[in-house]
Amino acid sequence: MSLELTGVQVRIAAEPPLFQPIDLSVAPGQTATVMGRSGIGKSTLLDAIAGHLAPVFTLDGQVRLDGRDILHLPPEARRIGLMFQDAVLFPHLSVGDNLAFGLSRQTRGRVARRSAVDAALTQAGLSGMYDRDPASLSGGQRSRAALMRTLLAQPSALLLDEPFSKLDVGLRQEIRDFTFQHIRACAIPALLVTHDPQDMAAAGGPPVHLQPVRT
Ligand SMILES: Nc1ncnc2c1ncn2[C@@H]1O[C@H](COP(=O)(O)OP(=O)(O)OP(=O)(O)O)[C@@H](O)[C@H]1O
Repeated sequence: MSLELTGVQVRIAAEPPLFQPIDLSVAPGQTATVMGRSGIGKSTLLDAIAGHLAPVFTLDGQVRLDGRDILHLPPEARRIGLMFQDAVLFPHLSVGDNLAFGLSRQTRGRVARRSAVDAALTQAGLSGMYDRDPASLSGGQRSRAALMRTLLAQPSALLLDEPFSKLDVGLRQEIRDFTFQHIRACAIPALLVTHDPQDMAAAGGPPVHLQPVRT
C-alpha cells in the first residue's frame, strides 16, 4: 500500500484554501510528517483523508491508496486507522476486549481471535494483561495497547495526530520507536502531524510543511 496526495487543498465554504496545494507520496512502511502553524489545517487534512471532514469544509485534489482514488469511498471502506493525542481505551472493556474490538472481521472464531489478541498483547509488552482494567495501565502501556488495537483492524494506512505530544520525554521516544517499528512491520503508509522536529527526524519519511496561501 502506498498513499499519494496530489494537489490537495482544504477550504472552508467560499474562503481561500487554508494552505498551498500539497503533493506527497508515502511508501509502504514509511511515515511522512505534516507540520505547519497552529490552525493551518493539519488535523483537517487528516480528517479529509479519513473521510470525516466536517460539512463546512471542501477538499480539492486527489488522494490515492495503492493507486485507487479513495475520496468517493465512505470512511469505513477506506480502512484508515487513526491515532490521537490521547490514547483512549474503552473504560468499560478489559484491555484484551479493547484489542479484540479492533480486530478485523477477517479473523474468525473465538480461539483464533483470542490468540490474535494474546499475540498483540505480547508484542506490546502486555502479556497476561487481557483482563486488566484499562485505568490500571501506565501511560506507555495505554499508548502501546491503543496502537495495537488500531493495527489489529488491519488498516490500509495510519494517520497520527500528535500522538506523542502528551508523553514525557523518555516515554515519548520509546512510544515513537514502537509506533514506527510497527508501521514498518505492517508495511502501511503513515502520516504524522507533529510540532516536534525530533518526531520528524525519527519518522524518517518525507516532511510536508503546510504553507499559508497568500491573498
Ligand atoms: N467546524 C468548523 N467550522 C469552521 N472552521 C473550523 C471548523 N473546524 C476547524 N475550523 C478551522 O479550520 C482551521 C484548521 O483547523 P485544524 O484543527 O485543522 O488546524 P491545525 O493545523 O490542526 O491546528 P493545531 O496545530 O492548533 O492543532 C482552523 O482555522 C480552525 O479554526
